[in-house]
Amino acid sequence: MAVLVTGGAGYIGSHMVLELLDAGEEVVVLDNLSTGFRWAVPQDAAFVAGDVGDQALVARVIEEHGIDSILHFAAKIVVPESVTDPLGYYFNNTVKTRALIETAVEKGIRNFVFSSTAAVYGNAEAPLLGEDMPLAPINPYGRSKLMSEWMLQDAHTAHGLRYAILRYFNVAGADPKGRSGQSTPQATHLIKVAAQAALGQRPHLDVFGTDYNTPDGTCVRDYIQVNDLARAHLVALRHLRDGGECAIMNCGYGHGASVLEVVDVVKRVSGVDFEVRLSPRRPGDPAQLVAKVDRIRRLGWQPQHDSLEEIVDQALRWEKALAGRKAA
Ligand SMILES: NC(=O)c1ccc[n+]([C@@H]2O[C@H](COP(=O)([O-])OP(=O)(O)OC[C@H]3O[C@@H](n4cnc5c(N)ncnc54)[C@H](O)[C@@H]3O)[C@@H](O)[C@H]2O)c1
Ligand SMILES: O=c1ccn([C@@H]2O[C@H](COP(=O)(O)OP(=O)(O)O[C@H]3O[C@H](CO)[C@H](O)[C@H](O)[C@H]3O)[C@@H](O)[C@H]2O)c(=O)[nH]1
Repeated sequence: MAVLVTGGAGYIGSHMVLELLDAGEEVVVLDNLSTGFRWAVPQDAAFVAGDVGDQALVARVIEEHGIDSILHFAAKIVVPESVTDPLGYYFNNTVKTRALIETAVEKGIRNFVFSSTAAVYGNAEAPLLGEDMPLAPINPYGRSKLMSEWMLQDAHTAHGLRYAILRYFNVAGADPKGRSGQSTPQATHLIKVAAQAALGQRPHLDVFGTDYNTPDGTCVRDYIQVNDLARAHLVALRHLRDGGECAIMNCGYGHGASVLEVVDVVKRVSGVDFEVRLSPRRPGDPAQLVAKVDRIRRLGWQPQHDSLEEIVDQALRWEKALAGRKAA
């Protein structure tokens, strides 16, 4: 039995591949390299360059490799880009996911684990977000993912395809062994941007909004370390393989940090007092997103890297490694 990881050349997918290989699984990566990197896929995984919407290709890969489960990471992920190019997002994230689900059903795939996002909750105001809260995404990215969630649930009802939907909160950090990290050149994620500022790769860091209804006025997020997130998928996959029920599960730590707290940790861990500018709000940012995480914990998942200091240290190390790679 082999596992197909779509988007396995990307940030989270490449960490998933490492976790699967470490667990002794046979892994096949399918990625069109639109934002991923061929070098991010470990040698021990088979690599197929191609698109998840290419049904003939996916069917062939499933047959040739004896795939029993699909972990579907491939997507476009930039929220502001989804606002200016909604149809591109619905095509890549929703239409192609529909094609992938159809192929999975036709080929008798047993388990399907899907990368969803806290963006499906929109501007929910509760201190902790539970999976059963009303869903009201406020941008095309979130909607493209929510539609995929619905398709999976309907495909389960109609065709028996078994799914686990994981809603990630803010993913950060890098493999502690230095094998992978967040490599996207123009990434907008706070911890990556702050690490780049600390290393002198950016002139300063903007704090987007200081007048939110939060303890220090800046936005609060639940940062989850990327290997911990990958292990949550492993736990979900084993649950499905063992005959467990289909599930929708948040992935976070259940506590948040504000933008200013993150900046403080990056300054402390790097030892660099980089310039910080207090700037206006960035459109579309909810004040606070913190996960309720009892569901994934009930399956036996336990975080191993629940420390902002550790996550920041990993991000800094990875930025240095990337800079070395570029200079070489
Ligand atoms: N990074 C986060 O904080 C975050 C938060 C919530 C959810 N997610 C979800 O996690 C998943 C992975 O995100 P990431 O941060 O690793 O992004 P990423 O851009 O690094 O990885 C996405 C990968 O998918 C590939 N891809 C995209 N469209 C494809 C297609 N049609 N066919 C084949 N390959 C395709 C890209 O080349 C890339 O390697 C996405 O589904 C994203 O929506 C990410
Ligand atoms: O240079 C920066 C970058 C970010 N921020 C702030 O830091 C917080 C976190 O921002 P990120 O861009 O790191 O992450 P988001 O919370 O916007 O979004 C992330 O989580 C979402 C779900 O919560 C989606 O899944 C999305 O894909 C993923 O990038 C926000 O308040 C943002 O305004 C800054 O102040 N300065």
